[in-house]
Amino acid sequence: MDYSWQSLWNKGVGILTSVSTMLLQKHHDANTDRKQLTLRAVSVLVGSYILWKIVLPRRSRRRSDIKMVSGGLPYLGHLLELTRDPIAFINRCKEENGPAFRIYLNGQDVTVLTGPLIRDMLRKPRWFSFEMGIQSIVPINRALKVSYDHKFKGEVLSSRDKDPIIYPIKHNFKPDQLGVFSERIQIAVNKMLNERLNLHPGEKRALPVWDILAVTVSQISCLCFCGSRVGYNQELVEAMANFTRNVIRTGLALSVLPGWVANFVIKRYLSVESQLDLTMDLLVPEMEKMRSREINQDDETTYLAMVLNLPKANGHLRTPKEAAFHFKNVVLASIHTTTHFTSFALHELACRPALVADLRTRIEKLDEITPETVGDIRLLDSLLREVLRYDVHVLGMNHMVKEDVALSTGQVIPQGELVLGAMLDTHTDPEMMTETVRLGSSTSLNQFDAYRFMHVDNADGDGMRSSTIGSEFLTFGLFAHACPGRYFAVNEIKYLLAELIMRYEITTHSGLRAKDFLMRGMTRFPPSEPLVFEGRKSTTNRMY
Ligand code: HEM
Repeated sequence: MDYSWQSLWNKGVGILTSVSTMLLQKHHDANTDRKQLTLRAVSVLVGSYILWKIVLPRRSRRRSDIKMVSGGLPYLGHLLELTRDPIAFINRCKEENGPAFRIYLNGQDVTVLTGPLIRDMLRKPRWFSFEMGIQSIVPINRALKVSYDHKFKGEVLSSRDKDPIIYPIKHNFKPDQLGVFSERIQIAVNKMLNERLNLHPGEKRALPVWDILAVTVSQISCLCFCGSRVGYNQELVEAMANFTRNVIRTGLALSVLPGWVANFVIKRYLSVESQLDLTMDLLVPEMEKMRSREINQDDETTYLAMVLNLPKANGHLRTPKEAAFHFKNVVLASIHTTTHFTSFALHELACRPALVADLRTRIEKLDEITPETVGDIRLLDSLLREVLRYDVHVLGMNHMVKEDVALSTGQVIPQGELVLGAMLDTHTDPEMMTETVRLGSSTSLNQFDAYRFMHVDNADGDGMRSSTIGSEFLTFGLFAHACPGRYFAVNEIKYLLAELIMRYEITTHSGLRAKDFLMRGMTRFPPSEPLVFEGRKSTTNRMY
């Protein structure tokens, strides 16, 4: 899942821009006074409605034991203080109100939990729903419904059903099962880099890294989840690279526009119908052939085969159409998140030439570069764990309280409250990160140290790998809701980084770490500043 859907401000501006562009175009096209007048009236109404939705303060009327933090401005609330220095602000809140407090952001009250209380929340899925938290910020399910219900509704799962998204990933993507994807990951990465970033030695190109990474991660996902018969389809790869962003845009429109306008705007301009059509057109025939045994499912391990063969609670198998429709959820869970952290990793590397040189020396010692061999490079794993620790959202893990819930502090949070976890604070607080501090890095937790997890001694080394979840490492979630795809994620990210390190010199224009984009003081995005790629002499360019 992605946690980047939180800015009311950006929400408003983005949607206002799309809608006003559309209405202006219509104004321009309207050829009678009457049409012009009607359109002006519609523009005023829609504009007023959006402003009302964005600006009208929505103070919670629910009674909560958790105290509101002092200070803040009208409407903006604590936003400026949070944005200015998130760590100092969270510390002030903790000093004033203890480990749980409420803040006011852009017209909305939210409860923030810190330290062990985040663990409390994640341990209690009966009371805290991640799904409802996300949907309350961006109604993704509604966005999918408005886009596609008229064509296909998808199945309604019963509480006794094994989850067709989580179950197959959880049971088939464990560390010792990932070998079946190794060749496809290599092919995908090399294909995309050869085709899209083929630089001669010394040739330079500056580019924002998101697009090339998203399409490469998407190529990996399409090949591994759907198989080689459809996974090379470039229309599918491009569509899935951008799918999460498009669904978020649609969801944001739904959350700020009045129902009828949203439906109209989405159907005409923001629908993800064509992307869903594409997946169904490609995947359903493939799965029909799997079902009729025209294709031997044993030839290649795919998510498609896993979901097709997973029986429902009533013992029946899903139809190919039902099964194919779940693929979009795996895409939503995997491609954006993986791209997000790979981008951060590249930005951390781009301003640290000595670290890159050290990694390159270790990679050059390998007989061949594969996900398995680079997976064993301790420094690469330490770097990735540090990226996932340090480049984390300031506030994230949005959960909605399903029914009144008591924290271990005795405070009760009322039903319907949106709760956020202070992720960055936890990952940088020496009192929370005792095991990590014990590793002995001389670099404080507030700074980035790619070598931090190199100091783990072998006996409990596995306890601090980039895929090992725990109270000191929350990025992949915890307990029942821990990310089932995390082993696959770190596997593909490390291989992709190794290839990039060997093929290119990657630097920033200034030599310094580019600045992240912090949305609403809470959500961190990798910098949009382009990185400079320069082709290297001894590359591992292999043609496929
Ligand atoms: C760096 C990359 C990734 C990060 C940081 C990440 C993080 C997370 C987190 C925090 C959750 C838990 C959400 C909750 O509380 O329920 C989650 C769920 C999930 N992740 Fe990941 N994930 C990543 C990559 C992947 C990949 C590559 C896959 C697939 C192979 C994947 C599959 C899933 C699935 C299926 C779920 C459950 C989603 C649902 O409830 O519908 N993730 N992920």
